Parts: sequence; C-alpha cells; structure tokens
Amino acid sequence: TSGRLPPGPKSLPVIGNLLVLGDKPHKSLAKLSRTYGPLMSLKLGQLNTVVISSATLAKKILQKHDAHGHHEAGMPWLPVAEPWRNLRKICNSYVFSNQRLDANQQLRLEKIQDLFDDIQESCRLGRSVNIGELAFKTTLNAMSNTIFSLDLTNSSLETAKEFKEVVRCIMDEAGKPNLADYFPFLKNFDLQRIRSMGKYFGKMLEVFDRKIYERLELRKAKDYVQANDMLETLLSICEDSSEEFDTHRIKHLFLDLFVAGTDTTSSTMEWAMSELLRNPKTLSEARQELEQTIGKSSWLQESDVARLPYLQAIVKETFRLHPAVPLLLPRKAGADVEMFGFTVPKGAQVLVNAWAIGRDPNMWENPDSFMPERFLGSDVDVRGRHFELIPFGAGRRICPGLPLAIRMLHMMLGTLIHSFDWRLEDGVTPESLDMDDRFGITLEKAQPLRAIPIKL
Ligand code: HEM
Repeated sequence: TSGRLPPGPKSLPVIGNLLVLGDKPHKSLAKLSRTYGPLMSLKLGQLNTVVISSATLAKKILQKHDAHGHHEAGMPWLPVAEPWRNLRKICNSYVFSNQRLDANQQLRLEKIQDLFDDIQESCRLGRSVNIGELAFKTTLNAMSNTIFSLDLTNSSLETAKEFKEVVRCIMDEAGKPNLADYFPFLKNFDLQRIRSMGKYFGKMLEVFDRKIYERLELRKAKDYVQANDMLETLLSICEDSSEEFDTHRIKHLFLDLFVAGTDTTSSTMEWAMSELLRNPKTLSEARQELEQTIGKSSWLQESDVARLPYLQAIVKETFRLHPAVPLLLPRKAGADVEMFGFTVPKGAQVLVNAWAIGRDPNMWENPDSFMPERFLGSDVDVRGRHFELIPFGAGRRICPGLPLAIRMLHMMLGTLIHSFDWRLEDGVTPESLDMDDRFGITLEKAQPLRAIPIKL
C-alpha cells in the first residue's frame, strides 16, 4: 500500500485540526470537503479522522453487503456497538417490528390525543406553544408506552421460545445476567423464571419499573430536554438503588433507547414545523391533503400515512435539510483500507457527513431550499437504500428506532397540521424566523420554535 492519506488540511502538532471544527462541525467539515473532496482526512487531536461527504462514498462505507451479494463488503469496519448486536436483535424483532408497532399503535394514539388536548388548551387561552417541548413530551410518552408495552403473553409459543433464546444468549455471552436485566418489558415474560435468575435481576426490574415510570411520566418534559439531565436521573436511580449496578451499561441502553429516540424525533418535528411556518403554501397544501384523505373531523391514524404522499415528502425534506444526527455514529477502521488510491489507516475514525450529503449540489437541485415536491413521484426514502438521504444511517448500524420515529413524526406533524392553523408570534415573520442550528447530541434549533395555534 502507498500509505497515502486522503487529502486534507495541514494539521498542527498535538491538537491537529481540532480548531477547524468550531461549534458547527457538520458545516465546517462540509465547507472543508469543498476544498479537499468527499474523502478527506484530518487529525482531531491525535486521532486520524476520515470524513465522507458524498453519497457514493457513503454507500461504499455503510453498506454491509456489496452489489453482487457476497457475504461481506470486505471492509473491516469495527462495529462500535458489537456487544449490542443482541439488543438490536431484540429491537428489530420485538420492539420495533411493524407487526408489534401495528399492535400497539393505540397506545401511541393516546399520547397524540394528549398532544391535541395540550394544544387545544393553548388555543383557548390564545397562547403560543413551544413546539419542540410538546413534541418531546409526546415522543417520550409514546415511546415509553411502546417499549414498556411489550407483552409476550399473547404471542405465539414460537415467538416466546425464540425470545427466551435471545435472552439466554445475551446472558451467556456476558457470563452473568446483565443486559437483559435492564429491560423492564421483561416483566411480562415468564417473570418467575427471570426473577429466579438472581437477586440482582429481580431487584433491578422492580426498581426500574417503579422509578422509571414515576419519573418519566410525572416529571415535566422540559426537565428532560437536556440529555445529561436524563442521564443524571437514570444514574441516580441506579446509584441510590444498588452498589452493584453496572451504570455504564445502563447509561448506554437508556442513552440509546430514550435520549437517542426522544431528542432526535422531537427536534425533527420542530424543524418540520419551522419549515412549514416559513412556507405557508406548503403548510396549506399539506392540510388540504389531510382533509381530502381522512376528512375534516376524524383522527389521523398511523395506517393513513401511506395515503399521504405530500406529508411524507415534507418529512423527507425535513430529514434532508436537518438530519438530527448530522455526522452519524463514528466508525473505526479495523485495518488499513484502500480507497480510490488512498489509505484509511487502521484505527482511524470515520465520519459520514449526512448533513453535507443531503445538501450536495451534485445530487440535489436547489439544495438549500425546502421543496417537498422534489420527492413526489420519486422512490427515494430514508430507509438506508438511497445514500443521498441517510438521516438514519445505513447498513447494519442503521437506526433501529427508525420505524417508530417515522410513525411518530407523521402522526405528530399530521395532527398539528390537520387540527390547527398556526401563526408565528408577534414580530416574527416567515422570512425572519430564526433557523440557526446548534450542534449537540442532536442537531437542534438554536432558538426554540414558538407558534400560536388557531382553531380551524
Ligand atoms: C428522527 C428520529 C431519529 C433519527 C434521525 C435517528 C438517527 C440515528 C442515526 C443516524 C443513528 C446512527 C446510525 C449510523 O451511524 O449508521 C442512530 C442510531 C441509533 N438510534 Fe436512532 N434516530 C432516530 C430515532 C430513534 C428512536 C425513536 C430510537 C429508539 C426508540 C432510536 C434508537 C437508536 C439506537 C439504539 C441507535 C444505536 C444503534 C447502534 O449503535 O447500533 N433512534 N439513530
């Protein structure tokens, strides 16, 4: 191998290119890639980092299987979350499968109705609402309902057996009960047997059941707006409950399933509404579609979404411009990888700039404009098959919460549009609405969106 690194800016000793990142790394990296190309290398501190900024290269890196159906693409990327394979398996087959989500959609609809009631109340009082906060509360509640509702008592024997197998497999792997300990939804599954697996396990289930419910349901959504706050809460539950809890794993699990799911979904909602308020014509077209498709007075159901192409296009367009996780999750090269004559060295961190890819002028016409129409009659979706639009990543690390997030977004946004008209606060016009973003755990709006609901 030539050992030649992909092109990139000159780096300083010790800190490397850390300074070029600034507080909006997705933007600084996109800008740098216009100079150095879609395969670019930097040094973040001592860490070799390769940044991918085109759909073509993202496809190469993220796809597990190559086009010819060979088993592996042959790229030795170390999955960062290897121990989570089993968690993912559970997620995919039991928590977020379409069958399960269809079965418990009523539980989410209840939370959508709460959302409606909250807005209705503000309507009556003529007050503005904080869209992100409302979306946050709704997502969090709908998500806990979804995740904790998992009840295998009604499932076929086969499913139950399979599930048991997965649980056993997880426990064998770690040599002691651990991962499975933290799933409150296991309470519905052969509880006696699980309890008998250890004091540790049983105690965990009890504590989590009681405390998580108390805290998630009763505290105000804004208390959780900071991911760290959520984390502190969870850690404090663990700390004052037992000396033995493996806080590291708990941290991961809940970060993954709650913080990852809640902040991302609610901030996407906030972006979508912001774009609609900036584009009143789009908003009214979306409302027309809803009225024509489901009528003026009925509730939007998850099953209606398939018949609402314009609403779907709005959600896609929001994902394109405002991917909640703009750099996806970092990958690591497990060995030297040759690419287009360059070497991505072993151990290098690989970032995929989904934000830059969504705005790549080579892929998108008028890349910076909000134009949902571009998706009408196109089969491009966000499920990891079209690499110009990968807000959920792609390949085997693709976001496991995608099916839930998609349902929640269409339901929340659809309900907001279908049931109310919206006005910006005094002094704010569609043109002057602040669309600045802030890079953090998720890419969120720097200025929270407030809007005034009006009864239709
Ligand atoms: C708009 C909503 C969401 C967006 C944009 C989003 C985006 C992402 C992205 C980009 C990744 C990394 C994928 C990669 O690097 O290839 C990810 C991972 C993950 N997401 Fe989501 N997500 C969303 C909602 C959710 C929800 C609702 C949940 C759970 C209820 C969830 C749970 C997770 C988990 C557990 C991972 C880690 C997977 C792993 O490490 O293998 N996400 N998400």
